[in-house]
Amino acid sequence: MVTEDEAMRRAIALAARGLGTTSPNPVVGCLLLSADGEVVGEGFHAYAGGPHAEIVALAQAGERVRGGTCVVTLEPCNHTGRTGPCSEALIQAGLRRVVIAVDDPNPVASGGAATLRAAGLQVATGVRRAEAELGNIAWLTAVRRSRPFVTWKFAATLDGRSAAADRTSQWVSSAESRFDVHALRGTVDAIVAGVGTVLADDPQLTVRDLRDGSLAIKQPLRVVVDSEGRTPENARVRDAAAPTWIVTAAEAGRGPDGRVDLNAVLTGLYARGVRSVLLEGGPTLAGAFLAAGLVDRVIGYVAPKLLGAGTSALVDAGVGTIADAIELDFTDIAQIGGDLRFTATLRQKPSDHPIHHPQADWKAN
Ligand SMILES: NC(=O)C1=CN([C@@H]2O[C@H](COP(=O)(O)OP(=O)(O)OC[C@H]3O[C@@H](n4cnc5c(N)ncnc54)[C@H](OP(=O)(O)O)[C@@H]3O)[C@@H](O)[C@H]2O)C=CC1
Ligand SMILES: Nc1c(N[C@@H]2O[C@H](COP(=O)(O)O)[C@@H](O)[C@H]2O)[nH]c(=O)[nH]c1=O
Repeated sequence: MVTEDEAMRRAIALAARGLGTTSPNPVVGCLLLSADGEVVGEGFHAYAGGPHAEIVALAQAGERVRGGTCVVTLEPCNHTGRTGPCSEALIQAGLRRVVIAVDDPNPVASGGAATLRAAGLQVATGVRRAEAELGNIAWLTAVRRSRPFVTWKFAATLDGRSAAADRTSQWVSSAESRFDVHALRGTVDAIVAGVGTVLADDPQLTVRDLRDGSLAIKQPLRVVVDSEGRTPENARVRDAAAPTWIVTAAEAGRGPDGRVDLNAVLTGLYARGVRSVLLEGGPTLAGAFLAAGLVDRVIGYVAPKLLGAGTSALVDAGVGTIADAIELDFTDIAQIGGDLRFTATLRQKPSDHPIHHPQADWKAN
């Protein structure tokens, strides 16, 4: 016997297994309980085009779920995409009750709760909502803003330097932190860097096992923001390890400063199904993203080192006076090896009204 609350906690943990492979879909986890509260099925959405969490769980449960309860992290879909509507499948399976954490903000797929209620099922929403929202934060934010969720990641010394005076920067952070970065890369759809970082470091920007250098099966799209097309022909970002998009101003258009229009980059990525972006540099591009209000979350690896000179972690973020400082809230602080890792979210300014283009919303299913 498990309570619905415990079942939701497990469903949220299951959902997280899909992080990095479900875009443009959300991550979703589901538990099915029999009429007497036994777990008879569980599932998560593993990849876009694959079965939804509810369908995986229903296949496991079979007849045992009749009269039982479905506990699911996101409102069951109500539309036919690449797969049929989950709301109908739950009705057909003879469930009595459906417990949902988060309503589906996607106008194309929402309405599942209403369909279930109309068919006579009990529907409860909001169970562990905050926790489930956090688990799906990239997708939810992306759909609400019609652009990918952007995490700026950087490594810096205690005095906020990302490279030394001679421009060496390998490595600021510890080996443990770099392992952690590869795990983080594995959860996103695209990794973005500026041409400055490509010229300075010749990074590969792939997800690797750092013990032997082997590549993960699923690689995020690599994106180089490069106004004039200065990325060398033999740059490692152009190798065959992962797909790459070198975005020039000729292709994406120019922003007010004459460089690549960053809004256009994000809109282009959203149209390609990218919901989560890791911005990995460098300080100039990060400053431009922040100045344009295009960063949602910051993850910093702070190493117990001092340089006293060298490149600042952030250059020119459009702040001239303390009253205009970009404000964040820490959401997590952890020690990784000898480093400190902080996660912080940007505080919304009153002017940050999400622009919503319903026609840009789609769900591949
Ligand atoms: N420790 C860390 O976490 C990291 C450290 N680094 C270090 O940082 C240094 C490189 O820094 P930096 O040169 O700032 O590199 P960036 O990666 O920030 O690249 C900056 C370049 O991006 C291009 N760009 C295109 N569009 C835009 C736009 N809209 N806004 C801003 N820039 C745009 C510009 O070149 P153009 O006009 O030609 O397009 C610009 O010069 C290296 O020493 C590297 O080792 C880098 C990453 C992470
Ligand atoms: N120097 C530095 C980082 N630098 C970032 O990592 C990139 C190298 O990626 P790759 O070639 O795939 O290993 C580099 O260009 C920059 O974006 N990252 C860190 O976690 N810690 C560090 O100390």
